[in-house]
Amino acid sequence: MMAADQTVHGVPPSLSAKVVGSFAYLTVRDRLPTILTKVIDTIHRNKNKFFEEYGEEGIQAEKQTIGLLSKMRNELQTDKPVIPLTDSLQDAECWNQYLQKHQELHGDQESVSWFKSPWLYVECYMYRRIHEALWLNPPISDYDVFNEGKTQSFFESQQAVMTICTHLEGVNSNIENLSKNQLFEHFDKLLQVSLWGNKCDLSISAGQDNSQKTSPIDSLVSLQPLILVNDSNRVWSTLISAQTHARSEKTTVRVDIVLDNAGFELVTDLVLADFLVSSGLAHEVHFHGKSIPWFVSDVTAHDFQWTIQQTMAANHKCMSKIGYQWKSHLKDGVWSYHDHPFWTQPHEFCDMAADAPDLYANLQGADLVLFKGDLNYRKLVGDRDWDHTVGFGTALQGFGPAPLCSLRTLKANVQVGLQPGQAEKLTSLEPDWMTCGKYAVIQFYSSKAEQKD
Ligand SMILES: O=P(O)(O)OC[C@@]1(O)O[C@H](CO)[C@@H](O)[C@@H]1O
Ligand SMILES: [Mn+2]
Repeated sequence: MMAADQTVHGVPPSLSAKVVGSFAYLTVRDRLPTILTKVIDTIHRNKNKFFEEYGEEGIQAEKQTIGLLSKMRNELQTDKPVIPLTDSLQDAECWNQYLQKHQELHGDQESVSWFKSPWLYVECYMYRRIHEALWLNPPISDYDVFNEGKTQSFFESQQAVMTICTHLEGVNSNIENLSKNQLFEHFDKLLQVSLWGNKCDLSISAGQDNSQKTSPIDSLVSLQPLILVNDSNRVWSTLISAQTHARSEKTTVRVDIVLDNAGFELVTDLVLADFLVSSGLAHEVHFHGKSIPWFVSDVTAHDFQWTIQQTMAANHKCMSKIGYQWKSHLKDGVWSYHDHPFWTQPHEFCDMAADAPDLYANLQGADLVLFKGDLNYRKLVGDRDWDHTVGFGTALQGFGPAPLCSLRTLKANVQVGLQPGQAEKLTSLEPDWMTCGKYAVIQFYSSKAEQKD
């Protein structure tokens, strides 16, 4: 049997905590236990709330959940085997099959364990086990342990949210008179605002405040040199040709956004989606979120609705007006929110066609799919130790339901599609360029013949 870390047909090994000192190693050793400890503290801090809501049963659930989570933290820190899930949720069987598959790859000698297995797998598994611990304790099953942090990060970014809403309102009020070039400039700006919105995730900071404090528009010029790959022209051409095609075929242009974090990042995504619709570049936007609390700050259906409600309720004219506009986009079906269990599974996206064919077929209906954030990038390229000059198309390993673009700030040590020498230069200037969250990419791929990798 092939060892899990061996290069298979030119595909490099998965990043893993088994490489002592690597970013994966430090994440599993330090950051994941810190996140787990915060989760335990949050549940404990809410003990009285559980008592008020559910009485003694709430207290028992709190105790038992904490017991399960402490046990998992111990398994992690002592590199114990990854164990099967015991809840009866819809996706449990799929997770357990995944474990079995990895165990077969490992062979009989070694168990799949926290430090020896692919980082992507064990990190996703930790969030699924948090969900299991809560789920097994009924009165608090639906409690989102990350909700407080997500809410707080939205409120801490209020100034930036108001600025971006005011900007959008200004663009929208004159949108019919804009030339194609002017439209491109606005598109390009809002794409970059959504890109940099990805700096605000709460997983990399292990839950510490990471909200947007400066003006998202004014900072764009100084941030521009930090975009290592910028394919925004190709994204624009894709939208323009989709529009031409839709006109002649009397169909619509559909853009999908695979969301990442709640808080300021989600607002920037909604602003971009609003612009796409108001400008006529797209007629429909499908948002894809997570079906369980995930990677500390990722968007769930509740976060999505809550953010729109808060925007509507804001004591700021532009912001509130835009919030109502978003609500009506949803009501009219111009916007729609979707979730699928595949987004909270550990698979590389090249597995999607086989393991979630319904989701793959659904994405094939889009003219463009925007993937937000670092985790989506890791899954796009399989979280493998690729050479930095390998093409994005190669690293996608056949994944390509539609033209796609990753909008990602770099927070994990994987990056493809760079020019020869570019990575070496960055390393000499800033050794942690791949993980410090300072750099970003707007990286496009289409399998269509006219688009090069
Ligand atoms: O996907 P996001 O929100 O941009 O980032 C999630 C993240 O912080 O979590 C992982 C580390 O724990 C990294 O992959 C990544 O940096
Ligand atoms: Mn995230």
